[in-house]
Amino acid sequence: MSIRIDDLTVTFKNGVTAVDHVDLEIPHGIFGLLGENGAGKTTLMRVLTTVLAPTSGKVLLDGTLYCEANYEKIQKKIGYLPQEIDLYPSLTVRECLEYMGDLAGIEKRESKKRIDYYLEKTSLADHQKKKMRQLSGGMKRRVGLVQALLHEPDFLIVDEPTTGLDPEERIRIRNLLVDFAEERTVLFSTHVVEDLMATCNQLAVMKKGRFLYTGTMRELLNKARGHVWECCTEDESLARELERKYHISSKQYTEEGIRLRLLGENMPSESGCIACDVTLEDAYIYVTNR
Ligand SMILES: Nc1ncnc2c1ncn2[C@@H]1O[C@H](COP(=O)(O)OP(=O)(O)OP(=O)(O)O)[C@@H](O)[C@H]1O
Repeated sequence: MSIRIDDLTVTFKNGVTAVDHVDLEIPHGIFGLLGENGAGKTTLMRVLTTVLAPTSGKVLLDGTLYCEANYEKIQKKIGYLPQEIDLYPSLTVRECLEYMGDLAGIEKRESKKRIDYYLEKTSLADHQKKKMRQLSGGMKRRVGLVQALLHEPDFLIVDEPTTGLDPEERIRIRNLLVDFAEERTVLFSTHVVEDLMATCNQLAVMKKGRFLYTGTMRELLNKARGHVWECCTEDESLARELERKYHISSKQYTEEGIRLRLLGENMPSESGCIACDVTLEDAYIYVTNR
């Protein structure tokens, strides 16, 4: 399953252009979508789920054009976990998922089998008799993910799937998505860079409706290589000066002094700065601020 986006634009009635003439090819596997608040990620995902019609441009899902006549066919192939999801508060987790399975037209026995499997995978089996309204935010999120996976879509779109999850659950969910993507396509939108580092090889970085970068994780890291330095100083005025002159990807107070990671085109002239290895966070800050 591959998705092609050609010259896509979404302009809302208030004049905001949330997606601005973008082209993208989303291949098989997990594809990351990274970008600041308001970059246009949700708008792009809403177009890909057919919820929102673009202003111009086109989208093809394995060669099938997004248009009214094809929406039903396309929707059957798509699973979506939106950023906000509030499923039937008075139903239990299992009732809710069984209902979602019915809506998706999954045969009852098959639906039960899948629900058991995904409840186990998302550590929700012990909570299946709880009413949806009794769940914590992280549990609701996981039920939302199960509903998106239930009909085993060829193209899964997940918006911040690990929000509100503890570290152990976050890892389990990431691994579940990696396994799911073995034979499918997953678009994984997040602000959590470690989640992308741990799951995907390819990603797009979005800002103000455009892609600043599309390609492999390795190439993105390479872009920032040679532009990241670390400096540790006890001199507060030097630290302030560095913060003014460079983009800072991290700042820590340590026993040795203030430790800063700096990003810039050239080697800082201040003494004590040493070149260091690039993290995805550094690379993200570098490409979004050039
Ligand atoms: N229905 C709408 N009508 C008007 N403007 C909108 C609408 N939806 C989104 N926008 C605007 O479009 C831009 C992109 O919003 P979008 O929600 O797609 O960003 P995002 O990358 O998903 O942000 P976040 O990471 O905060 O979820 C923002 O300026 C937003 O205010």
